[in-house]
Parts: sequence; structure tokens; C-alpha cells
Amino acid sequence: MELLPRPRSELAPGAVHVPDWLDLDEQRSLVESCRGWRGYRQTRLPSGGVMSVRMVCLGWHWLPYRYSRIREDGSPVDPFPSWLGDLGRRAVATAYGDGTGYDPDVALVNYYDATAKMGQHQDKDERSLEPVVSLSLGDTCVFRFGNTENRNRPYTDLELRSGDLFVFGGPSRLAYHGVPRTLPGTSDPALGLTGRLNLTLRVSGL
Ligand SMILES: O=C(O)CCC(=O)C(=O)O
Ligand SMILES: [Fe+2]
Repeated sequence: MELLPRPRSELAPGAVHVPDWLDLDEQRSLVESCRGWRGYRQTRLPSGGVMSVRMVCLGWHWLPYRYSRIREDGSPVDPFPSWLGDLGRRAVATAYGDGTGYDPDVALVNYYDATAKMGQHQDKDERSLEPVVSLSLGDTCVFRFGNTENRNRPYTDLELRSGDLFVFGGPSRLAYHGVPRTLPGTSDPALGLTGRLNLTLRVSGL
């Protein structure tokens, strides 16, 4: 625990970090749900590279660079659960004061082992500009939140810790962002998770 609570901050218009949003019980329950979803796999990119995170999708399956109802192996995507939509509305309400009408239909669940990272990118395969809700569990990571022009500076590096909420919408919806590294071993043993999980909730617009 911190001596002083980490303050909520708005990094840029529409980009809100809410530390310690989920309590330990809520985090545990979300980790259990993540364990239950099947099909975590490393995505192969058209460039020939393979992403270091292991990902499972709900609602729609993300492929570089589009959404599909089926996965690479032809199997159907698991449904997006309604309770996750409720959580998304609570998240947007916390970030912006009103979550009414936020109706996410996609979740990307990313697992980071000790060496996984994610390069700077925009979340731009959705046809909607509704906000992205990001929830972090387990190991702390360095999250790089940048500008909407390119993957370079200016950007801000902040820590996302277990239970933190980050919402980016409005003028920040298409900001470049990524995870240069995680801090292995920082996960609370009481959570029972080695590594890091991140869930992003999105509106596909499809
Ligand atoms: O792991 C994170 O915090 C970010 C994940 C992300 O940017 C994505 O899934 O598009
Ligand atoms: Fe992203």
C-alpha cells in the first residue's frame, strides 16, 4: 500500500486514470473470469512478427486489422457477457460522470508474462469512437500514453497497477498508446496471478 493514495488524473482531455478502482475481491473475481475464457493465443502479424501478449477476445475476435465473428481456427468467439457491459458503464460513469448509453460489445483480454510488451498503436479497428475502458490486474506495467499524431513524443509514461482503471475517449480516443514493459513480481500474492492481465472494453460499431 501507498502511504498516500495515488490521485486520479486526466492525462489529456478524455483520458482518465483512476487508481485502485477495483478492490481485491473484484480483482479476484475478474481474474477467475479471465481464467475461464478459452483460446489465449499469440497473434501473428502481417509483418511476420508475433505479438508477445496472449490474447482472447469476447464478442468479436480481433485480427490484425479488423474484427471477425470467428477465430483463426474457425471456432466462434465467446459471447460478450452482460455483466461486463455493466462494469463498463460503471467505469465510464466513474471517469466521465455519466456512463448511461455506453454499450461495449467487444473485450480484448491480454495476458503479459514477464517479458511481454505491446508497441505503440492506436485502437482504430472499431467503427465507433465510443471510449475504450481498460482494466489492469496483476503485475504493474509501464503504460505509455501518447498523442494522436504519431507514436513518438510527446507521451506520458505512467504505472498501471492491479485494480487501476484507465478510460480514453473523446479527443483522446485515437491516441497512440502501448506497454513498453511490465514489472514482474509486483502482483499481490493474494490475487493468485503471475504476470499481468489487461481487459479493454470497446464498442465495435459493427
Ligand atoms: O495492456 C494494456 O494496458 C493496453 C492494451 C492495449 O492497448 C490493447 O489491447 O489494445
Ligand atoms: Fe490498445
